[in-house]
Parts: sequence; structure tokens; C-alpha cells
Amino acid sequence: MIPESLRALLDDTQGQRHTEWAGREVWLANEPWGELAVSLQGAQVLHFLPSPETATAEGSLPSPETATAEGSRCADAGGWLWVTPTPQDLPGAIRGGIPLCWPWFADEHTADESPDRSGPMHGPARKASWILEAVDEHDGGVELHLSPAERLHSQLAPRAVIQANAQRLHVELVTEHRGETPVKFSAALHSYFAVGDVHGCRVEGLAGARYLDKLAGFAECDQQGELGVRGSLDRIYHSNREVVLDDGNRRLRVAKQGSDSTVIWHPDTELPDDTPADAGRHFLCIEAACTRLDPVWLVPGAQHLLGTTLSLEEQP
Ligand SMILES: O=P(O)(O)OC[C@H]1O[C@@H](O)[C@H](O)[C@@H](O)[C@@H]1O
Repeated sequence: MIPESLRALLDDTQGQRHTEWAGREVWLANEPWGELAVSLQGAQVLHFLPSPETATAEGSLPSPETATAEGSRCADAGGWLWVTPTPQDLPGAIRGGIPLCWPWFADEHTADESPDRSGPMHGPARKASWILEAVDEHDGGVELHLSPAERLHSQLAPRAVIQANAQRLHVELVTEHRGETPVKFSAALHSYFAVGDVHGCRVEGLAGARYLDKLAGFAECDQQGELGVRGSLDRIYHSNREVVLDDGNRRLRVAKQGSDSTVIWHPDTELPDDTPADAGRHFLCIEAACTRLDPVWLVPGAQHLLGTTLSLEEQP
């Protein structure tokens, strides 16, 4: 699901351009391989819509004659990600797409005693200004490199890499330790997936996994069978496996790297203020994360990569 105003900007885009949406600088691509929108607030992917029917082979560019056919996107014109049509004003964060939560997930602040301990829910990275340092041709699509405009932590430095082509979207958040003492941190790629109706969704790949139920005081539970979404959910699964999101219309593979926690979140009817009721039924969050279950201890000079890769499940 994509807000009409963002849809209009993408429709007016031929190739790639910088423009403004909801008061934020955004980078847009409308290319033969598909569409991508990235907000420079938070280095946040807002929208991704590949053109799989036009791909001739893994990683190869389709011919221009076939590639720009709008019809190839009609069945799925909203894209794979959900963005609220009513984002809060700056300096608030945009709800939707793939927010980068760093250097802590939720309120799990870094364990060191530095000033880095304090800050907003999900950390300062998603509200910060990022700089788009490079846009490269990559694997039949693009690869973007982004870094924060200002320092966000006294010892850790994040950077983001976003790759998009006709087959997949890949986002990675790399954390480099440039300081002197070991630091513990957590993080999440807080992906909001567009779904037909959240209550009809099934998430496959978590059967048998242990999880913490945040709605039951972090009670430890076991996932019995595959997860069907019926009401509100706020769970941290201890799992490094890929999952498949099936909303009845589409089976999306959600793979991940450098993550032993998978967060599943939907507030059901208790929607945040920036989410209209009719829009709130159309997302489900599946987050590749490092949480209290698998915090990262980084030593000076080391780096950690948290990644997620989205693709359609191959048809048999
Ligand atoms: O409203 P925010 O700050 O984006 O957070 C949304 C949700 O994000 C999820 O990752 C958390 O598990 C939830 O507890 C939280 O409510």
C-alpha cells in the first residue's frame, strides 16, 4: 500500500531523482527493473515494487520495449511495503517501509554507561538525517550507500546499503566499532509489509520456535504450528530462519542475515495516532532483529551486519 501522493511522485519519475515527500527529502527510482523510494530521514526504504514479469533472467536487465509496460505492475501496484498515508511531521519518524532501529531495538538501550544510553524508542537512527553517498548500477538494478549526516553514537558508526532489482530487495545495516571499549547494542530492520488483510495472514517458518510475548509481560512461549494472525501481536522469536509471509495473494520470502531474533508486531485495533483505521489492517511487521535475546557485543575494530532480503517465493 502506497500513499496516493507518493504514487503520484513515482508516476512522474522517469529514471531516478531527488524530490520531497511529507516534508522529507526522498530518492525515487522508476526504472525498467521496478520502483524504489527511499527517505533520507532514517535511510528508510518506503516503497519497493519490482517488475518480475519483465526480468529475462536472474540479474539481467529486461529490454526497454517490455520493461516499462505499466501493465506488468497492475496486479500489485501498491508494492511489497506499507506506508501510512498520514505520516507525522518532522522530527517524527515515518511509520512504514523499513525503518532502521539503531543502536537499540525498542527500549533496549545500549548497556554501556555513556551518554549513548538515553534516547527515543528504537534509537535515534530512524529520525536522523542520512546522506546518500553513492548510487551504483548493481545486478540489473541499483545499490545505494547511505551514512548518517551526524554522529549518532560515541563509539559505533552505522551505514546502510540498499540493493533493488527485478527479483529482490536487500537492505543491510552495518555497524562499525571505531572506539576503544566493547559495546553492546541491539537493532532491527522494522519492515512493514503490505498485506490484503492482516487477519488473514500466515507466517511460515517459526513453528517450534521459542518466543517472548511482549503482550504477556515477556512470557516465554513455544510457537505451536505455523503462525496465523488473528489479533494483536508483539513477539520476539528466537530464530535465525527465513520466513514466508502468505497474505492469500502473495507469498513473500523474508530472509535475514546476522539476526537471531524475528519480531512480529501488529497492534490490531490499538493503532498509533499516525495510522488511520482503514489503513491499519493492511500491514504486518516482520523484523530482522538483534534483541535482548541476541544482543551484539562489538569489540573495537569489529563490525556487524544485520540484513534482510525480500523476494517472491519461486513457483513450483
Ligand atoms: O511505534 P514505534 O515506536 O514505531 O514501535 C512500534 C512497535 O515496534 C515493535 O518492534 C515493538 O516490538 C513494539 O513493542 C512497538 O510498539
